[in-house]
Amino acid sequence: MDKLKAAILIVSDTASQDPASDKTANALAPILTAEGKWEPPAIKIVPDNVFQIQQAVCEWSDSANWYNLILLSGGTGFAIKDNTPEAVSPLIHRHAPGLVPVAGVRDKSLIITLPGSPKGAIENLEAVVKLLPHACLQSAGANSRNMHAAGIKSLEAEAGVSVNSGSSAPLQKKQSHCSHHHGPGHAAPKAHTSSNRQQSNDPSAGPNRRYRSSPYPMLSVEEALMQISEHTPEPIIVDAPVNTAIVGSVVAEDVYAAESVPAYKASIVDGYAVIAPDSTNNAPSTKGVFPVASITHANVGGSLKPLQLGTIARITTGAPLPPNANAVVMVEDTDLVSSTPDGTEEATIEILTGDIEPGENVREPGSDVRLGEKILTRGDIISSTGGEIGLLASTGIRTVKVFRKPRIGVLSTGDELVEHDDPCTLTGGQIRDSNRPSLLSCLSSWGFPTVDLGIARDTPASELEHALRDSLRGVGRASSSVDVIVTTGGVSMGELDLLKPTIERTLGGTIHFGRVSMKPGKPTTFATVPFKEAGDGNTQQERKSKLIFSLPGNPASALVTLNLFVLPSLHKLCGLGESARAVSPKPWLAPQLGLPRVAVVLTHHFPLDPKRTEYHRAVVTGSRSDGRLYATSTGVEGVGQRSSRVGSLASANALVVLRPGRGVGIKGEIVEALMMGSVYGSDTRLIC
Ligand SMILES: Nc1nc2c(c(=O)[nH]1)N[C@H]1C(S)=C(S)[C@@H](COP(=O)(O)OP(=O)(O)OC[C@H]3O[C@@H](n4cnc5c(N)ncnc54)[C@H](O)[C@@H]3O)O[C@H]1N2
Ligand code: MOO
Ligand SMILES: [Mg+2]
Repeated sequence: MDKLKAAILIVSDTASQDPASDKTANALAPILTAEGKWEPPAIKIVPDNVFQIQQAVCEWSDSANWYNLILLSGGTGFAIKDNTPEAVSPLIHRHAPGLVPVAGVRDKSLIITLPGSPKGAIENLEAVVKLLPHACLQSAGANSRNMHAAGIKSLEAEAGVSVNSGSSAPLQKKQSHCSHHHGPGHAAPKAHTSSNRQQSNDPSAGPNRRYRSSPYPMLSVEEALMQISEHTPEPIIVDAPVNTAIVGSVVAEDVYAAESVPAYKASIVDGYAVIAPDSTNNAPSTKGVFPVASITHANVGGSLKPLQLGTIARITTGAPLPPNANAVVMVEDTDLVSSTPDGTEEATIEILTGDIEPGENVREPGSDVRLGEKILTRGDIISSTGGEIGLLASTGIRTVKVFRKPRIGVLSTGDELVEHDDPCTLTGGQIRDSNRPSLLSCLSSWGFPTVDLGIARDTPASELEHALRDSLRGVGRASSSVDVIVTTGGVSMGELDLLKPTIERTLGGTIHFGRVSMKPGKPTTFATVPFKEAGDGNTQQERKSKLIFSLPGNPASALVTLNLFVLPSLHKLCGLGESARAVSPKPWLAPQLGLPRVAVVLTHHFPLDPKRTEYHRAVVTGSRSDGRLYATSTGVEGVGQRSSRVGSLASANALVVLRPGRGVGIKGEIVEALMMGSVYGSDTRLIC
């Protein structure tokens, strides 16, 4: 039989700084290897930090080379810094309470926490070591039901404790007794800490553990935007090479020209370099016949012969003037008088004008851009028109500091979803996953790098947890980690609406809001999860948290809330809020962030919602005669604006903001609209 694989995680601030001070790992390893059934264990030391403990456990349990047994030692006492149970508990899919501070199974790995002292750790391990191979094999090969029956049960029997009755139900059920967990520094917002929510935030735990009203306070759209602004991290600065990849980036530091443009005295036209008379040179009038002393093309290489008084030099546009020359006469103002004897070149030329001024048709060195001149300012956008890239390229700037664009992962959730391009015939309650393609295309059109995270099924619920964790860590479909995760579905009141509990309970995240008074998009959820990301060499800073936007599953709701809430956050992450912050008393409403706001005239009555602000999908056209913008709904009748109807966004270029009220928004009324796309005239020609 192959030997089993074990890993030991020492949790200790001291040992993480001075590994030689740890005595526990070396005491535990021989207890296992003496049994003859274990490979020499892997050993790792981390400080007493929830995130780092979780990261190590996940790496050991989630990877292809997973370990049968993960022993943790340290951090299990009652000191404030003892974090191990809090870190491990939410990771465990099946608990064995009472055995040791925390024990249980994550995927196929058995996890056991031990005291930090060598004596305590040894005693605890020796008490169960004989049972571990059997328990681990059960955990590895078995489903959770027989694993429970055979593996953990034997450990429990040995320890004289009992485990709550279990089944092979999804994660949430398995965790039903778990304490409500928040990550470090992520205290739950006040409104969310009701004892009701702490006890019963578990929709799949059975009828009496389901909410019958949402515990999340209903925020206004502005309050939600404020939360997003507050919890979106500061943008990160990177050195980026000057090429097309930086189009759309925001400049993070003022940029100064590294070279003058032009670097030399250059001709603006094709013609003849001359010495135009001025007070210093006693030159004759430029009118008359002159010998052609030399020919200068754009790239001359080497040094030029100085021009003598009474001679001229043929020159092309952009070429350097020979020394002494101070002006250029256009070829159109000259006549050929004679050629060289072999007929290949000009010998003498008549200049027809005597009005040439010194400096005429000449670009002085640095007259376009001076060496050291500021060419771009922090906050400028590298636009797609090419002007900024051109400036950088022409002045010898090879890399520029920009704010890194965030990478966004898009995940659909739901058992009912079928890939949109799957040729199968839909059965039962199946539907096509339209949210992922529509959100991904919208995000790409804004210029952000995206990652398609696929579909996470509702059952087993650990699928959702894994999909979220993998994308945060940059494994699986996300080959490098994402900054923002956008999910759709599973945020409302159903028993399979698992996003909120998964974020809070298993990822240790904080939900900043879970309901917004708007239509569509009421259950929109915004959360941060703790995450430690080291700088990548190119980046000095590190991120301490990542963002999750869990948007409602209804397709129109998902797209509207992507535009309304996700875009301002992405704008802030890519540095667009930097200039806004200094001037705006309400940075979350700064015009640089999110969709542009305009005033539009309603072309017909729009029904109003009595309670929620509606983001009504509309086509806004511009009138060339009165210069105003006019809004026409994409459908007011019947199911027109229903949140399931993604077609309400087809051809829409605006969200008309309708404040709650009775009756209708009246034809001719002026209201605010958020522009999602270009405006055309009624003659269908583009206006802007
Ligand atoms: N009792 C209550 N029920 C509901 C409430 C409520 O306040 N109390 N809110 C309703 C509102 S408003 C919305 S919006 C939806 C939000 O639902 P969820 O976010 O939980 O999403 P699901 O339940 O997973 O799905 C809803 C709907 O959307 C379809 N869907 C989901 N994902 C996709 C996708 N990727 N592509 C296309 N369509 C998708 C799904 O099949 C459902 O039809 O909750 C109301 N309920
Ligand atoms: O608030 Mo929901 O998004 O209307 O259908
Ligand atoms: Mg739902």
